[in-house]
Amino acid sequence: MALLPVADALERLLSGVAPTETEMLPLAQAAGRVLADDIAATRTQPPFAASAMDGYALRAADAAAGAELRVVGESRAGERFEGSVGVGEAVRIFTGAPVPAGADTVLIQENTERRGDIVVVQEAAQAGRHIRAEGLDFAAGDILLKAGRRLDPRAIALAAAMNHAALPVRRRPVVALLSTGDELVPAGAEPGPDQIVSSNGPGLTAFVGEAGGEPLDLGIAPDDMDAIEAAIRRGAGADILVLIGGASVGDHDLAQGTLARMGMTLDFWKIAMRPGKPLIVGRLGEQQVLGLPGNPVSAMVVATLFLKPLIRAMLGDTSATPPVTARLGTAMPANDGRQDYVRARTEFKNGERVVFPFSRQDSSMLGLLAAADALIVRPPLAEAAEEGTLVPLMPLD
Ligand SMILES: Nc1nc2c(c(=O)[nH]1)N[C@H]1C(S)=C(S)[C@@H](COP(=O)(O)OP(=O)(O)OC[C@H]3O[C@@H](n4cnc5c(N)ncnc54)[C@H](O)[C@@H]3O)O[C@H]1N2
Ligand code: MOO
Repeated sequence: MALLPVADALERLLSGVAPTETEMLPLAQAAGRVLADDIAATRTQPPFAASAMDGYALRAADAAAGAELRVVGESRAGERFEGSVGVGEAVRIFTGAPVPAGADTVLIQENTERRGDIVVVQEAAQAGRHIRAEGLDFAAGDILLKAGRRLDPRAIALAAAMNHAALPVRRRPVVALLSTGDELVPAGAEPGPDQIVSSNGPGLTAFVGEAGGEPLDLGIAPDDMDAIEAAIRRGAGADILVLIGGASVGDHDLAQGTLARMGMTLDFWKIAMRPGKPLIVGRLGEQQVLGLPGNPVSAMVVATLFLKPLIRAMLGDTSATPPVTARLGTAMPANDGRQDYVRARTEFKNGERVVFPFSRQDSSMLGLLAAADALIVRPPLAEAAEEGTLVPLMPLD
């Protein structure tokens, strides 16, 4: 069976993915979530012409160097001066306070000298200085946050300024995660002589959370179809089911057999990539199913390439991921027909990003994956590349 190119596989996976429902969340809980609707300002900011400095509000025409003006009142943030500034007058003003009627500039206090009720101008004022016009930041009705935006701290601050205490966001897709294999025990347990610790479960649980999903840990099932099926049923309500391990062709690789028995429609299996070739993609009723290869590096690379975009699509997340490139720090050999994701470490040299592929690339080696900060993407049949060649990167951090 021909292996499916990565781009085709991704397109097939994402075509027809529907976003999750909308929920309203208070700002503190909305942080990090994806906005479901456009958000318009409910007010104008600043709502009045405001001083940008501490000093005196006055008429520029009165304020030549040496002029003496009478201080007739005070305007501070939270309480304005109700009168107006007449000829030869000034109002003491503080940052953020409404600029009183009649004044057309703010003279900073460093350029004045105060003598009782009189302020002496030491440096001439210029009309319009240090005044923030009403609506400088935004006006009521302006749409400043668009649906699909990930709510970073800047967006949360803006939403608050626009006087939204709660925001409509997409529900986080629930991702059920099941590790399979007789050899696996949970971290902290005592493995038998032929056993290892399950790293994929905890790793992918963390991955799902970081990608914006809600992980549902189904634990570890042994290599037994009935046990795997029972565990899968415990995750029936999840939007996405991720099976880890047993995706390949061995006698004890039971993921696909179990899923088929349960009625999964297989969309595709086996991708032209390394690591991660045996990825299974299908649907079980309403649930999107991903069967990840068990090798820990393969599982994480497949999650980065397929699970993350799937979660993002369900969230309606439109934030861009700009392409990243770097110069090879060492030469690389020609590639075969699979798209290669090569674990590597980047450095900055003379302001330029340089990437060093690791010499060992075994898909079982988590130590090297954790030491990597990027994957070099080597397209199928890429020619040998010399040191200094510009190559595409997928940053891992
Ligand atoms: N004859 C062939 N054999 C294999 C092929 C192939 O095309 N023909 N593909 C290889 C590739 S590529 C991969 S990747 C693996 C994928 O195998 P499975 O998805 O069936 O995974 P397992 O056999 O269950 O496990 C592989 C490996 O990973 C360890 N593992 C599994 N789950 C976990 C976990 N939760 N935490 C940590 N480690 C885990 C498992 O013990 C194995 O060592 O197949 C190749 N074989
Ligand atoms: O694709 Mo497997 O993931 O090469 O080890």
